[in-house]
Amino acid sequence: MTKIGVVVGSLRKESYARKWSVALAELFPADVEVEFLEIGNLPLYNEEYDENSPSEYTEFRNAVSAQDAIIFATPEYNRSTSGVLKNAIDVASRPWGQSVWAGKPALILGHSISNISGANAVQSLRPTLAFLDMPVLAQPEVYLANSQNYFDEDGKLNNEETRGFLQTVADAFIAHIEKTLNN
Ligand SMILES: Cc1cc2nc3c(=O)[nH]c(=O)nc-3n(C[C@H](O)[C@H](O)[C@H](O)COP(=O)(O)O)c2cc1C
Repeated sequence: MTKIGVVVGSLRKESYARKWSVALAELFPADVEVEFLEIGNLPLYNEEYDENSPSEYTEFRNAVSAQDAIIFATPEYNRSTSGVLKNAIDVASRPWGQSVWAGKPALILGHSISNISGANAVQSLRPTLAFLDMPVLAQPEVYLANSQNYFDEDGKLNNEETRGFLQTVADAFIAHIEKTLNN
């Protein structure tokens, strides 16, 4: 059983980042367990909390620690990733020397409701994940443009060509996880 944790960088109930993640999660093989790691309850990171961390921090760090691999699904906010996602990354990266991200293969899914497609958000995350020692899937890159056009009223993906692309992404990520963890 391979465990993949999904961190969604939007707290919106109707978030497209979440909808894209759900559509992708459905395409993994049966021996993959996908868990959404919620970040909306995490207090803003404060280094003083390293001494005596809030229970939300501990629970989130433990939840990340239990995963074999991580998907970061990010919207684009002002040509970068969202603050809530960066906060969650910072929380689980500390205390210094105890980051729970290290070594976990990662996938960055970027999206936006414009033609920009979250590309800047994805690029903003790359140096952070490199520093945190997370091998990020290089290809295919996942830039999803005009997200508002891809879901029906029930939140289901409405485009088979795009589902085919997401299947390619799912297959490549599984191969990336196996290669990374078996080396
Ligand atoms: C603070 C803020 C900044 C944004 N900046 C960008 C941006 O730089 N580029 C872009 O394409 N969309 C931008 N948007 C629009 C988002 O793509 C859109 O709100 C999207 O639906 C957010 O993702 P979500 O559906 O997962 O919540 C921004 C939205 C917000 C709220």
